[in-house]
Amino acid sequence: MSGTFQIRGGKRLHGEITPQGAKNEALQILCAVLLTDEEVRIKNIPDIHDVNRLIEILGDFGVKVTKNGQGDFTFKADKVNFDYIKSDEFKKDGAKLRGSIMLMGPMLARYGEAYMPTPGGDKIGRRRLDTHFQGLVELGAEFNYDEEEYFYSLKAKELRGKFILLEEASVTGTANIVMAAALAKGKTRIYNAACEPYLQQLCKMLNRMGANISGIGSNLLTIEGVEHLRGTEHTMLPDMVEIGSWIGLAAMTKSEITIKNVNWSQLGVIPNTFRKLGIELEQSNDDIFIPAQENYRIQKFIDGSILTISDAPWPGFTPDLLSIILVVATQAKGSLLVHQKMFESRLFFVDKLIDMGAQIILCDPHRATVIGLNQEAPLRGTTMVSPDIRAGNALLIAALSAEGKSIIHNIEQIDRGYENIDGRLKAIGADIERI
Ligand SMILES: CC(=O)N[C@H]1[C@@H](OP(=O)(O)OP(=O)(O)OC[C@H]2O[C@@H](n3ccc(=O)[nH]c3=O)[C@H](O)[C@@H]2O)O[C@H](CO)[C@@H](O)[C@@H]1O
Ligand SMILES: C=C(OP(=O)(O)O)C(=O)O
Repeated sequence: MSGTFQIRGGKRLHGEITPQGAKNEALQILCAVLLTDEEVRIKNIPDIHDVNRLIEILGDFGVKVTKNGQGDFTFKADKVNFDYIKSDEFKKDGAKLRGSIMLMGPMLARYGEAYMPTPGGDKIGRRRLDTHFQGLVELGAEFNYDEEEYFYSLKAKELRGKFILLEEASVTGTANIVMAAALAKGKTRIYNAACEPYLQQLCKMLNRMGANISGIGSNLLTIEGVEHLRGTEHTMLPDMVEIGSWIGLAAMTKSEITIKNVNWSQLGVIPNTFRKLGIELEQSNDDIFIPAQENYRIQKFIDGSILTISDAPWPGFTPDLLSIILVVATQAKGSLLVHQKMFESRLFFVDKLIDMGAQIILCDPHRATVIGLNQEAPLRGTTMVSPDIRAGNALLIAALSAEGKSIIHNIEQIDRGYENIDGRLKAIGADIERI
């Protein structure tokens, strides 16, 4: 299903918005249900395309899936069907999202074999999988890649723990290796591990299932393998990318918005990064309150030079929020250099913002300079196509702040990651229709 949003911008919004459960946590946690034959109950699962596709894949693989209520499912992987995993159907299904790659570690650990088509996800530059396979091969797996079918396979009679130094702190790569190591023989140490909150959540869940993982939250994870994992219950954190997006939305539309139950302690540098753009935000219990602001001024570095905001592995700033930072800077007072270090093709959406009247120079595929308009010349509504999930939401925020009507096509890209986004925006006063 694709579709189109029609937005009439320039309206101030007001009210409370509650972030959905985290998409990228859900993708890890759902893959982990394969590690046990017992029931795993998961709550606060966002109702979004990528996550629903992964749940369907689990069902087709033979996992018993029971819906207990909104966002609340029980999974039981006591019998699975490898015919599906080797089928053409799975080659299509698995290729539709990025998160499916994390089925490989659990499949390998539990059944000694794993298969996967080249996964999908955002087309935001090269997205290599070397780190995943490096780790799984070091644990003892035999790796094969069928270049004609774009199909990966791994086989292992047994996995044996060892010291693994990752060549990069890959988020989904670390998740894959941790899940495999949890059922390997002996001790695995993963150095240069990714350590973002969603991975911490995964490790904590695995420990509740009987795994023995220490170093959680650091870049050195130690995993003492166990023979068997049990069932458990798990609740997803709120989605930090959504939280950042709503901060940006409030600033761009000069709106007073409260973001509910954000789990502030897990937001890392996100709140302060938005503050560097001059956006006021306050912690109120576990909510974020953003007052209506007529203007916001971008800070400079101490030496007076232009502020740079760049991405980095956690606890650095997540690359998934840089497009929001960029769009918000277009209406700030001052200038900003956005440096997207991780991905090569995530900044090209700036041409749409330039069409809308934003002052941006795309320096190269990784860097864009934004000269803020200080809310003196509003962006103009236009027709655009959502290129990827986060740029799509950034364009949506631009359209909500812009004068006049905007049309955004290909909103499937937005629905991939944001639950009922039009309904929730309408509830705080946005003029948005799905047409
Ligand atoms: C389903 C899911 O969870 N997707 C997220 C996950 O993707 P994913 O796990 O695919 O991303 P990785 O962490 O593997 O890497 C992201 C990119 O950064 C590069 N890289 C990574 C680590 C490093 O130290 N140096 C470096 O240059 C990689 O080569 C790659 O181009 O993490 C990304 C980075 O936070 C997020 O953008 C994605 O939304
Ligand atoms: C890039 C993202 O998603 P995926 O890794 O699923 O493509 C994202 O969530 O911003």
